[in-house]
Amino acid sequence: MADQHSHNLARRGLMFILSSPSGAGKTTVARRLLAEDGEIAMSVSVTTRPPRPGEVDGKDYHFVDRAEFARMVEDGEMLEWAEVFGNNYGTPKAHIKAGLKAGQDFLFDIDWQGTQQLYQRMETDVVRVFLLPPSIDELEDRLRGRGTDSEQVIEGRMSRARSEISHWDGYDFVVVNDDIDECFAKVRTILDAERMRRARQTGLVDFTRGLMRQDPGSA
Ligand SMILES: Nc1ncnc2c1ncn2[C@@H]1O[C@H](COP(=O)(O)OP(=O)(O)OP(=O)(O)O)[C@@H](O)[C@H]1O
Ligand SMILES: Nc1nc2c(ncn2[C@@H]2O[C@H](COP(=O)(O)O)[C@@H](O)[C@H]2O)c(=O)[nH]1
Repeated sequence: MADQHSHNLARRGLMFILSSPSGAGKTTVARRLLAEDGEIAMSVSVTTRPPRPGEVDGKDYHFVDRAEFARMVEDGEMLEWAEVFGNNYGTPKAHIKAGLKAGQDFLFDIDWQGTQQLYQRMETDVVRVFLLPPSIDELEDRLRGRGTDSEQVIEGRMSRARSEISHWDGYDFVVVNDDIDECFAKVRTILDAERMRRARQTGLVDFTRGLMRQDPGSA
């Protein structure tokens, strides 16, 4: 039997937000989602943070200086923005708005402040998912195991983790990332279900009208 997806009903895109305390695994889950799901694209943020080794301008972030970031905010080019770890991060507006209208889904790796702003502005398009580590010790082990940060940076991320965790109630879904495969399967389930929300299905009026006009055996 054909499922709903195979009918390709027209729908508006959604904004799928993944947040977590640093090190809980949102980048890991996001990369896998992008690799395995052909319908979602990453929202590439603008930041004043300098690129890390291996990061590519326009792919990982749009890297800009503080003056350009301030200009973009001033000119209303950001959907949301926030200061995180002393740097500014923001979501450029034009690309996202046009994409949503055309049915494109976007994945956001943003913090709780940006999530709040997007929800206030675009509530019905937004799906908010928060990942938690199974324990604080495991979070620290993951940050050390990742091998990308100095001891000082790891301490900063750990001291910020508790305040980030306190924002769990600003999300629609909370998933504990213990086993990565289980966590990923849960995130996929959320995305699949959200795509079927009636409010997003712009093609339903025509589709159901068509069904009601059909006689049995006429197809
Ligand atoms: N379920 C898991 N079990 C064990 N290790 C994991 C799991 N999920 C992610 N990791 C590892 O933990 C480390 C941190 O993950 P990741 O970089 O995805 O976190 P993050 O939340 O994106 O952090 P940041 O906010 O600092 O970018 C990585 O080395 C990753 O491979
Ligand atoms: N509010 C926003 N937060 C963002 C955005 N892009 C990234 N982030 C968050 O910043 C921190 C640090 O990121 P890193 O790449 O420097 O490690 C992390 O929590 C991201 O989720 C954004 O556009 N808006």
